[in-house]
Amino acid sequence: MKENVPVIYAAPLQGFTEAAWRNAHAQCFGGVEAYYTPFVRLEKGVIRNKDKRDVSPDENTVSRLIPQVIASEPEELRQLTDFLAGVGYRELDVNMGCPFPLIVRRGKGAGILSSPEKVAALLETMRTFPEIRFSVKMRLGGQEPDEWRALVPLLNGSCVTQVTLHPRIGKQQYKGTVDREAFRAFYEACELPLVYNGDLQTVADIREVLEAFPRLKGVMLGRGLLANPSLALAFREGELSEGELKARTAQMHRLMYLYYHRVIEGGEAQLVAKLKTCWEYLLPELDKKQRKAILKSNRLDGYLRAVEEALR
Ligand SMILES: Cc1cc2nc3c(=O)[nH]c(=O)nc-3n(C[C@H](O)[C@H](O)[C@H](O)COP(=O)(O)O)c2cc1C
Repeated sequence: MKENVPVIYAAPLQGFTEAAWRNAHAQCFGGVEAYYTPFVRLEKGVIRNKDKRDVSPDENTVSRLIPQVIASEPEELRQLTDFLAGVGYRELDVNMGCPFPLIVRRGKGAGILSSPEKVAALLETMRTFPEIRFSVKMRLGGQEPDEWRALVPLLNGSCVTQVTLHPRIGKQQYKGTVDREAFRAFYEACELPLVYNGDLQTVADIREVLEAFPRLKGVMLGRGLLANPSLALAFREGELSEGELKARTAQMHRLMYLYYHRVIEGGEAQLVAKLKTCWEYLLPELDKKQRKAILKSNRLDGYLRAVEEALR
């Protein structure tokens, strides 16, 4: 990709942007430079098999996949990096923004932002893996909107190659508005390539933020891309017609169905429940009756018929 063309990234969302979604999205829509995995973490000292499968090169077909990890201590980061480097990754993202209380209480995600010394220790650990390009995805703070001020000098002096900032604080979770003024202050202080993330729903939103912050490396799309899978492509090549959007969404859904059909072991009910989760965000403009028919079907044949009807 050419220099100074803004880059679009697909954000990590636990439970949504798993391999099934990423592979199908890249195949049916694309327009995205790289996909981030939802964070991989240690649970009782080990990585869950489910997370191992989600990052396994055998399960992923997108051309650039950046696994994300979450850690509060150097040893955790080392263990996660060793594993991911071992399966072949050379780019990793470190989560410093997750607002879930369970994570924050353990000093991880947004919970690390109030402890510059812990962030510094993770940044030092990254230096011990010179073969890996690390990026950081963060919020302004955990509890206070100015926690970032103590962290920017550390980031500027670190080996981190890119920062993505979601300008909310952890305490807000996803409520309230993004703080564009604070984003500007961060943008001015940060000397690393910077990516904006938060509440971009339309091509006009993307253009507006890129115009307001011309030195941005790019933007990262989360819920906006789940709602309209053509958003990144539309930014690059123009909007799809409604018919084309539905046809490609139907194809994408089919690929996700085939993926989950292969990997889900809990039978039909679990398969339907998993597929239904995508409708939490997907195509919010869809006819209400059609969405209801999708969400109320508990059997696979009924569910697939309702989806086919809605995307016809
Ligand atoms: C259900 C859900 C799961 C998420 N999981 C992750 C995650 O694993 N790692 C991460 O860095 N951010 C995660 N996020 C945050 C998103 O990546 C993104 O920063 C946030 O949704 C704001 O961007 P958006 O407005 O474009 O969605 C999650 C968000 C949601 C709603």
